[in-house]
Amino acid sequence: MAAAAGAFSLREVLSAFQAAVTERREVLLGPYLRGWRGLVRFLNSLGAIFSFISKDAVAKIQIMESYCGGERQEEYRTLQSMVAYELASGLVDIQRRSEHPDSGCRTVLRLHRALRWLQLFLEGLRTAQEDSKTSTICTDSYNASLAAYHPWVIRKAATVAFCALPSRNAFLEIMNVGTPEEAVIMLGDALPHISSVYGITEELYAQHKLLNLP
Ligand SMILES: CCCCCCCC/C=C\CCCCCCCC(=O)N[C@@H](COP(=O)(O)O)[C@H](O)/C=C/CCCCCCCCCCCCC
Repeated sequence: MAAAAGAFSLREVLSAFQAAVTERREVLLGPYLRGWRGLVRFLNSLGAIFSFISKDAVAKIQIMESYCGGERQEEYRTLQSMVAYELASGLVDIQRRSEHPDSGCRTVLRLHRALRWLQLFLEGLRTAQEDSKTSTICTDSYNASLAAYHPWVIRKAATVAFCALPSRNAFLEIMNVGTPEEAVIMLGDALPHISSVYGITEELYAQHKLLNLP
């Protein structure tokens, strides 16, 4: 059953990331962005202190949704077709942000880096002791991933916001899956799908030397 409008459902996020990978190991952008929309709904439920993060994520999702629903939507059906199209058409700023500041390739790269944080965070949450602090798991995951791409001021604001995260068990409960034990099982189901999307994207971007787009 679908979750109430606006409510977070980990199951829906899980099924979106699952549906994003085809048998040919392509990443479908529609389900990929649906997964992100679901995550942002969850982030919004955590309070206004996270709104600077969710605003940035939404801005990036909206850029991608406009491509996916625009004139060239066929080219934006999969990550692979998007990369091929934008590169062949000279739509990607490679050295510095200038003529194509919001290409699909650079926009997805930002979400892709955040997906690495999510992977580490969910794995940390899943395997941590019951009395672990969510803020510590989140900070460690952030420092091991996204932080490398953020200036000092963003790193500072992010780590201050993480301190507002509820305890591990309270966090698992607001995931809307059932008991904390059930949420841990669902995280174990979700992670391979998120990792698969991450791995395919990383490979594709490495192959085309797109991992450092400005
Ligand atoms: C399964 C349920 C449990 C987990 C739920 C997690 C929900 C997380 C939802 C969204 C994650 C946020 C994604 C943030 C994307 C950030 C992209 C980015 O790096 N943007 C920066 C660079 O962009 P450009 O300037 O180059 O265009 C931008 O400067 C960033 C600005 C905002 C700060 C980003 C801080 C990111 C912290 C990520 C951790 C989120 C913590 C959530 C706590 C549960």
